[in-house]
Amino acid sequence: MAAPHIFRSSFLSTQPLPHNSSAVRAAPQSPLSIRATATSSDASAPIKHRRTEENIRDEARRHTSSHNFSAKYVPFNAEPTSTESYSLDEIVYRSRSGGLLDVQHDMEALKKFDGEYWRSLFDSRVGKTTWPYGSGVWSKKEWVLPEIDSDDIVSAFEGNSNLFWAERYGKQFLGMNDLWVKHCGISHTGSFKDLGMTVLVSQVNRLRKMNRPVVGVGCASTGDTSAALSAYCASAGIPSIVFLPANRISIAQLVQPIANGAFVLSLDTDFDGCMQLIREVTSELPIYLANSLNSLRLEGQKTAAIEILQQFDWQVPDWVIIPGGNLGNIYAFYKGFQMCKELGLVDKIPRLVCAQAANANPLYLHYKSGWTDFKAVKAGTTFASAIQIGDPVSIDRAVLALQNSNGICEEATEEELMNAMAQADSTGMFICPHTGVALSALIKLRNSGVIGPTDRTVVVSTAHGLKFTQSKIDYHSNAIKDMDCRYANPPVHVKADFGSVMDVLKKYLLSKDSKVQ
Ligand SMILES: Cc1ncc(COP(=O)(O)O)c(C=O)c1O
Ligand SMILES: N[C@@H](CCOP(=O)(O)O)C(=O)O
Repeated sequence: MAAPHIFRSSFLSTQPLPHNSSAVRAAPQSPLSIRATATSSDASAPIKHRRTEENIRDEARRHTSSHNFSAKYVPFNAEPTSTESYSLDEIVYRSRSGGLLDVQHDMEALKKFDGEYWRSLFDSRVGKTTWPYGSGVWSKKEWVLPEIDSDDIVSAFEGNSNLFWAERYGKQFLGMNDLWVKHCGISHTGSFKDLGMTVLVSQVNRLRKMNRPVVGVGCASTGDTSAALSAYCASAGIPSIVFLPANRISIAQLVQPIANGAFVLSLDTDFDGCMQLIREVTSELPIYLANSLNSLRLEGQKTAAIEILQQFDWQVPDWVIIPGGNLGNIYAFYKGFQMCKELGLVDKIPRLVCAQAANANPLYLHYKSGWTDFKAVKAGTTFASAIQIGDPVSIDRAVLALQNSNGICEEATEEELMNAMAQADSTGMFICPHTGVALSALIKLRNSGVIGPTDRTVVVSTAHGLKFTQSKIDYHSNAIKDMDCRYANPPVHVKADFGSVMDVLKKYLLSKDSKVQ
């Protein structure tokens, strides 16, 4: 079985080869042409990627190799003259001056390989079960955590999420023909948080193996970060601790950390209160902080942006619309797009839109004020409960992302976001209220002509609708005070006899098709 071995060593190795070497000139073959080579002696024989006695981790162990890629923490948006930096193996969340940190990659080392090289490498890893590249995050390992041993990685093969062409929704409600929804919520724990959590928990796994003082991992959460943290920690056998604002998250979200064995604290405060507490606690106890204040998370989340480009065959969309709360994700998307531009995979980046609930809109207010002094707000109740955040930790990151992408911030009222969600669902989706916020922003920007009918636009769907069924039940029961639930579709209660059922059905069919008698 020599051929599959060649396939592995040239395409699945962690070590990219210089782009002027003959080995790399062969690399851009498609996976299909590789398959043909691998099976040329017996077309019907299954391709064997690993020895019978080994699992995918064992197989990855045989292929570890050295390379020159590295990354470190630096102060976020530091002066070019700054020399402050920290190893990723240090436990540090803030710069010396108390500011945010950022993970900085050795771009010179990455630039030794051209854009075509990286595109081919990433493309060659999609749709495989090779450890760890079967993950949409780890298929970009060199750009994420280049130095981690594949053996330390904790992954559920997250990412590679559906980029859905919203044909009917776009046409019917917006007169658009190139509208897409990136379903980041169709994922292991039902939200985009998996993308960042695989990175953070993998690094924790590495730190614990190095005997660093990490007894558990903790977060404050509006429901999705806690679900992802608990699942990845459970998978690696690491204790997780989650701080939840009592009665402010959905039942489906609450049950996730409970089921995964996390230590769950339900606190009589809001998310911002929980965030403050977890920051204080993690500075006193050997609990590693898993919120996006920790810039490791964003390294995983940025891969969703790279994935969008990849799914469009490396064509750049005009707009990407993202719901924002603690504001790490908008920066993660910016960073992913920007890296692709800087490393020559694409020649521009899309315009970014951050969408907030009007009841929790500190970034929107800051944007509207022309980026004058930022003021945190007291976040009000919103059906988009996962973004009910008034004092976002990543405010500076979000401002930079919008300013550098010619971006826009929009807001959505409760009625707007719920109606947008119902309209989208009526065309076959089943989205969460946060995606409803993003769609409301799109509706406003289409109505004002900022987004054109043929602009290629991607709306990022951040969580699975099944986590937020109560909001849909309330809407479709017309049970929301002061809300015109215009697209409510309540069930019809009918007597259980043939005549009654026939009467109701005929009436229904008549309303749909005049040919029915
Ligand atoms: C479902 C969902 N959508 C959007 C967001 C906003 O992401 P970010 O906090 O990175 O702005 C969150 C979390 O905050 C979320 O859980
Ligand atoms: N929506 C988030 C809020 C916390 O965001 P994080 O990205 O900083 O962890 C959640 O689900 O908890």
